[in-house]
Amino acid sequence: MTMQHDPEQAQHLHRWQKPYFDGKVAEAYPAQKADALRGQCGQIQYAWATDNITELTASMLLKQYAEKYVNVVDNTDGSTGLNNYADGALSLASGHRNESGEWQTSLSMDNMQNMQGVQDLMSASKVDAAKMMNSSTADIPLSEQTASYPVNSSTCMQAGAAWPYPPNSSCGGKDPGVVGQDIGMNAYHQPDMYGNMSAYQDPNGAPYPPPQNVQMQMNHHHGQPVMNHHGPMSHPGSMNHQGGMSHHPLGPQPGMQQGMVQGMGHPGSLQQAASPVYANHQNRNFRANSAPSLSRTSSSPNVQGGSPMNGYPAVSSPSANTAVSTPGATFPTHPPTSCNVPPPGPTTIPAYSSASNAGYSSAPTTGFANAQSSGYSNAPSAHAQSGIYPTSASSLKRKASSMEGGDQNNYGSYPYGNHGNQYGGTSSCRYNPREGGNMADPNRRDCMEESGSTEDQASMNFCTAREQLAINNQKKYGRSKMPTPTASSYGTVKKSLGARPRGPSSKFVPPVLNKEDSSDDGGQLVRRAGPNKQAGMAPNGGEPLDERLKNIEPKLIEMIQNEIMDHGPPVSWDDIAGLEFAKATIKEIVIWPMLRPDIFKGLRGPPKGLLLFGPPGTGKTLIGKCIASQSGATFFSISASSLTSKWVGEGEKLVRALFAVARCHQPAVVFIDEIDSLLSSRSDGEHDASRRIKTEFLVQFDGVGTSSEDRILIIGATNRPQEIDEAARRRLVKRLYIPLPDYPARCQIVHSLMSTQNHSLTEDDISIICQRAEGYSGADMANLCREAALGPIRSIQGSDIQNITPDQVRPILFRDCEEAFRHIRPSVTQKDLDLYVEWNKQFGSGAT
Ligand SMILES: Nc1ncnc2c1ncn2[C@@H]1O[C@H](COP(=O)(O)OP(=O)(O)OP(=O)(O)O)[C@@H](O)[C@H]1O
Repeated sequence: MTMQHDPEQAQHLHRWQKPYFDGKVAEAYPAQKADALRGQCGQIQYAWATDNITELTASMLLKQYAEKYVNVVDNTDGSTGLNNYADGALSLASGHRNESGEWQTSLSMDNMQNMQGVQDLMSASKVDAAKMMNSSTADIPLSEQTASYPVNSSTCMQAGAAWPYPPNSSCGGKDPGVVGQDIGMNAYHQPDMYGNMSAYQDPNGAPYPPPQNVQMQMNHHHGQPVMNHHGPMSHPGSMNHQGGMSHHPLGPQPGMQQGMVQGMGHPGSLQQAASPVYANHQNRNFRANSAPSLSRTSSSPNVQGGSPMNGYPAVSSPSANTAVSTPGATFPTHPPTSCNVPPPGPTTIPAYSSASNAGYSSAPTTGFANAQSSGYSNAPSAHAQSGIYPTSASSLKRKASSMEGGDQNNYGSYPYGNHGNQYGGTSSCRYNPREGGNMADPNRRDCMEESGSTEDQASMNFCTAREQLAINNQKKYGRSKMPTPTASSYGTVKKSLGARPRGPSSKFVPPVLNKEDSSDDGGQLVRRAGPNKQAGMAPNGGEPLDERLKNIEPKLIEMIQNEIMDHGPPVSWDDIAGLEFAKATIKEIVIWPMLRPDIFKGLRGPPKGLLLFGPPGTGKTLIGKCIASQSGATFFSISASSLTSKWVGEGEKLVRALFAVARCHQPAVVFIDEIDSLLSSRSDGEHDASRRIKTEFLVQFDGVGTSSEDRILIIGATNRPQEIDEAARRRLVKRLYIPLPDYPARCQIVHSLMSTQNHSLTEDDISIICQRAEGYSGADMANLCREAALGPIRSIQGSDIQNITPDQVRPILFRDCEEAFRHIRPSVTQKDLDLYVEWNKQFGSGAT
């Protein structure tokens, strides 16, 4: 069979595939996006190499996807790009990125196409393609192929039957009609995300209408052991294709620069390589060797505990009698199959059984969970339900081996994962923020110094620019110059994020604080060694490490410590004038439960959220502070509007960090001023960043109280309650109207403020003033008194001001107050007040 090229067909495929792919990518995490886009680039190259698309089309598509890829990798926005997560980027690109914005990825259109390795790939592909297509076995019609599917579980594995299996086979094929299309197609290493792979089926496994007659071919490089495989066959609907490849789009290229090569592989997915698909194609379509000498061990450095970065296994045995035997070892994860019988003979082809299951399980469990099943259609779940693959001894063994070898590295450093040591933990220079921000451990030698001469060593010793900088700084300044942030707590209780002098050698110290540890350090919290009973503290005085802060960037924790944690003076209930109803309610539903969680549990448990709404300057913040002081809680105060402005791009991370730190400081009160700007109803014009922050907030909010130990109260304050959307309003269970101070409250405020001043106001004067101040807020009253207090100063001649003593300043007189009324006007209109009253009637907790 000869190669057929139909440009129209290619265009058609592309038109169909693109929206699907783009749709999938749009929903993905940055790391997934990067993977997907990179995979897409590889596929385009393959399609080009196999003449399925023209050079022009390939060039156009490559440019498009490479640009998108670069946009993800170079993007410093943590939610849309990888640059904020150097480790994440590195795990993808392993070496061709650092944290410097200047350093561009090597995967650009120009250099990619010019790379020797890529060019080799192209030419080799063509040669091999021709060979394959000339093979006498290459023309097996679909019907024959289908007939050749193994029909029992023992043969499935031997034959390496491609997933999905034929309908009605015991290998799990579910969707009639899928088979012909999907032979080898789904072998690509990322499910779902790679719309290009799953493009031939919808997430439910139903086949999409295939374009006709696209010729697919095996693409193999027996002459190029390093170029194991490339070109996942991604063309939709290739009903007649002769075998798909499950291989990495580009594969490692001797001529490629390191980053390129490594970046192409998913470090975590490498061990699942050599696939039934592979064997399947060998045996059925190409009649190649039936037992390819591909050993899992040799083909997967990960399994051996080698560097996952080097996940491109060399062909362990080129003895395969056709090029097809080149293992597809870089391709990870096929869905598990029920065909779990180990292959005969010496062959240790990793099945997609538990091995791939292990691969998946160590892959991102959150981010990719859905992708697995949708990407691979119904098959994984079918297999999972069958319960066959996980229980077989051989599969367990494979699973164990894959787990111990390097699976832990899989995806480990992606932001959405919460995995242990990335990169196999072998590099002594890697900075992993999640390991406590220990970015410059003196025990770790300078990355540059460590770098060996070989490429492998260089790879292992790679460190980020930030890390190197920290090391250099340490050398330059020594420990003493490193910042030692400290903080006092709100009120008199020492509350701190546990900062202590931090040098390159010290790990970040989480904030969970034992009172015994915090005494007598003059506000400088220095954690002492010794037994520590609090959660998150390592026993025996070792470095405390609170799990809850593991994934939080240290710099964010510092920000929270310095700018959000409120360390002001304590506030008592008497400091708040009036507002008797609000105060009584708060005492009952918040203070008592916080003081006595043992009594206030279950139905009596405190609400998670409290909304204080009302005109500006009526004491909402004051109440928040008072709650914190009176319940002995740590007070975190942040303005929601600053989340979207001041913390641009960091908003949702900050929200996450805030809640994490609050959890470490329980009981805690998180006061969010202007909460309406965070939780306003969705609108078309809503900025993406705001939406993400809002989502993160709601997620975090819902997480509060999931543990019975949680004693975190979220207080939202707003002047515009009507703008809060329904979902948020529902969560803020108690909604208290904080109105303008009434006459007695205004009198109390004036008394309170004037009590510290020299004045001659009588009770009658104050009464007159407060009657006249009808409609003034608490803040207005405070401003009025301030203005009146300036009266005596203004009466002093300018030249005398430098010479007189304080007791020579005359007392504040009634006329000063009268004068003040001319300057200070009420800040709230009656119209505004009507709105609050209306909203209170509708949604307020204290409405009568
Ligand atoms: N009920 C009150 N009792 C005593 N002082 C008050 C009261 N209400 C307001 N004040 C005074 O007004 C100042 C501002 O109050 P606060 O910041 O609590 O208002 P707010 O309702 O949070 O305002 P905003 O909605 O603008 O954030 C306080 O520092 C205090 O001096």
